Amino acid sequence: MKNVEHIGIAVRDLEAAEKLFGTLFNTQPYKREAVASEFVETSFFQINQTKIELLEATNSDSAIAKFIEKKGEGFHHIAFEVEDILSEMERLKSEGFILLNDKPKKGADNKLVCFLHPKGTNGMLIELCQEIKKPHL
Ligand SMILES: CC[C@@H](C(=O)O)C(=O)SCCNC(=O)CCNC(=O)[C@H](O)C(C)(C)COP(=O)(O)OP(=O)(O)OC[C@H]1O[C@@H](n2cnc3c(N)ncnc32)[C@H](O)[C@@H]1OP(=O)(O)O
Ligand SMILES: [Co+2]
Repeated sequence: MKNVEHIGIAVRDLEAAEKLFGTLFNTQPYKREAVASEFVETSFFQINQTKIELLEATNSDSAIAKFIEKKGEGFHHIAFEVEDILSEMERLKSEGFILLNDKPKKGADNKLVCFLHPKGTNGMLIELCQEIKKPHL
């Protein structure tokens, strides 16, 4: 595990949240990206070394929609950068953590991701992220 890659915040209205956090951080989001497989639209802020990912659900099957319905808006997950997601998934599985996906899946911001169930991590949803490296030409 390396550094914290981003902190995920579940929001109802991405545009309104972008305005609010934009004022709070005094900067604009550097990226907006829809991730169809997760039924989310994301917006990323960078404050020095810290990245904040705002997430709005795009339909009612989204983990974000279910989360907001149960708990309301707010802190949703913490993502850690890893060098080699497959070996980290293997290690954590062998240590008894509950992986929510068997294979890494494509996340936002050019990352492969895997989630750990909050039931096995003191109630925290944890995301592992590995940067997708561009092949050398
Ligand atoms: C954009 C891509 C990516 C990126 O690149 O950064 C993302 O960040 S995508 C983010 C959205 N996607 C996900 O969260 C995928 C992983 N999550 C899941 O698979 C599910 O949300 C879940 C964690 C398995 C829960 O789903 P489910 O069991 O269907 O929902 P329940 O509402 O029944 O919840 C069960 C249980 O878990 C608690 N819970 C749910 N979400 C969280 C959370 N974010 N943090 C802490 N706890 C959470 C929920 O409260 C329930 O607890 P109990 O009520 O005590 O049973
Ligand atoms: Co995330």
